Amino acid sequence: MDELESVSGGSRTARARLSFLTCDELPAGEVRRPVLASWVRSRRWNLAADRIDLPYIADPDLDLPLARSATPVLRRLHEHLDGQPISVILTERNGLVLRRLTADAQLSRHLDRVHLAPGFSYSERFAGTNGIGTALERGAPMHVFGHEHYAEDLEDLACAGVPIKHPISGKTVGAIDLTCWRKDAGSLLITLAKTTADQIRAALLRDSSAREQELLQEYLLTGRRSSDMVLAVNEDLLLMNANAQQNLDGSDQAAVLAHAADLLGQAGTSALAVELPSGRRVRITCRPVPDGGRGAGAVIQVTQTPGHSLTSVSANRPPPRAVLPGIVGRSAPWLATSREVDNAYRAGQWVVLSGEPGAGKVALARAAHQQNNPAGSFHLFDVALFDVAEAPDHFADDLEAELTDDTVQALVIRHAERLGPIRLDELVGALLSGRERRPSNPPWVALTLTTGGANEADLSELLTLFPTTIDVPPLRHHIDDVRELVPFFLSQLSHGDLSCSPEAMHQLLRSAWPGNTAELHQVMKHIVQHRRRTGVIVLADLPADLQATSRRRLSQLEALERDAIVRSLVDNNGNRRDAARSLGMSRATIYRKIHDYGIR
Ligand SMILES: Nc1ncnc2c1ncn2[C@@H]1O[C@H](COP(=O)(O)OP(=O)(O)OP(=O)(O)O)[C@@H](O)[C@H]1O
Repeated sequence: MDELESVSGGSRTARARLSFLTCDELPAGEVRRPVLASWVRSRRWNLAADRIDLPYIADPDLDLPLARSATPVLRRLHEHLDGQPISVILTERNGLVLRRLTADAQLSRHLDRVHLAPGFSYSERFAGTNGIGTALERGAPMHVFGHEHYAEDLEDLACAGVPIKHPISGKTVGAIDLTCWRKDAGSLLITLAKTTADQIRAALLRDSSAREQELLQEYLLTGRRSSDMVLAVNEDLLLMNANAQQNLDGSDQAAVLAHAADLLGQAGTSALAVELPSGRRVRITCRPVPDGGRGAGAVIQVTQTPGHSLTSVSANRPPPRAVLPGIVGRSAPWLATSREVDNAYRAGQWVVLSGEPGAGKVALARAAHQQNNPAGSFHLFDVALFDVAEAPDHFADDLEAELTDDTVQALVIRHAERLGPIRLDELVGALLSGRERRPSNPPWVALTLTTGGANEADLSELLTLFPTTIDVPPLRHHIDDVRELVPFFLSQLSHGDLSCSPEAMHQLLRSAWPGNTAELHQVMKHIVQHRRRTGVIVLADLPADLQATSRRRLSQLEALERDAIVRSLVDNNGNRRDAARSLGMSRATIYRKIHDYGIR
């Protein structure tokens, strides 16, 4: 596509958008790939394409370190723009607009009309393809011009968004966006947005270093005075001396941090005797480090106490912690899967993540990357973007470009089961040549396969390149995690005070969730969009089909058994006697279980 078309988001893009929305066609070659991928995501989230319809999320918190450090940078830029119709916008990492500076009254009124204003979220999940949300979703700078926007209401605008990463933790803390009229847009917009993001990062570093210095001083002093295990933490940092690194494994570290968080709720230095998950008995002393306003963090000292009584402390043992950031669920099967994915990432081992639709395959891969290489770049290559594409076809070129790009540290190839034989050959070729061309710095590659969605093509050659396959369990096999997923999704979606009543939760725990966690997410989203953003979700708020679920709730074990029976029946062409035999069950038992589980 030529530069002019890309910059204007013009008539060819408008036609491509229309055919995407009306005929379900993926106009590869007509539209830039990141835009097309974002359109597909926007459609998957059931967003309206004909209008922008955003909820007011919350009053922006301008006391956040990001807002405080960025404000002088934004003001300077605003002054330099000298009345030009360009709006300078700062958002939180979830797309919530914190500040908007616009000198031009007409542009300002238009932005109010499309809710691009403080308190509204321009996350892709609410607003569809746009400079802010799509940049945050991809973790990379993104300009979106004119008809490239998913929502028609945004077609007169052009925006260039850049995620802002914290200079110390490497985590994305927000985004900067420049928005102007589409007719005024040029490729310099993104350059200016990138420079502004760099200036905000420098300001964050300047402002945070004073706090970090305080914390570091206190940590070093404590380490010098004692031979204990010493840790220092704040929201961006975790420091640990060699003693702590050698003696506290992952779950002990998590337990120490959880106890320290509790202790920090008390004024001044406080201490607690506990038994850690490894069985080690210790005394944890937690000392807040002051630094003017918000505090610089806390220094934690962990002392071994062999003689300490166990009785008072066992009750304090914290529940197991999630293994990966942003991944919710502490049931044994889910933790085990999270650990496997994390280990494969650490070992640089290419993996296949296999499971039912929406089970969380990509989410696990993304979280493992986030945990081990937060500053590195993570790419998602969705095969679904190509399999119905007419022409021209960039599949092999695009894939090879991803695999040979030195800056890509992790690549997930999604929905590999949809590939036909020719595409499979191309994929194997691209993987082999990518590995050859980056021998010292190969990317971590994960392939997701949706069970039940396999085509006729033979995957065996492809699978020889992936030594490990990890089965991601369906949600009904770790159904207890619904208790945590529901509040997690509600806080993500509503940003308000929305909770779930015990009756509604009970009902959610009884569903079989054939669409897995993705389906649960959709249900929560539907509820949030159709009711007030505060209060309690009751039974009547649930979609009708969920209210009607009348079967009793199955335990994890029962869910596994039911699935094994279904699989065996399918393998034996519905013959109950053969199915019972291959499961080692009597015929009477299988008849009874088919009836009890309601298998048809
Ligand atoms: N344990 C979890 N904690 C938090 N969010 C989760 C978890 N599991 C899944 N999700 C969320 O659920 C949705 C679906 O997950 P994801 O896209 O990873 O599924 P998938 O198995 O890759 O789906 P598919 O194969 O159909 O493409 C995403 O929004 C993801 O962030």
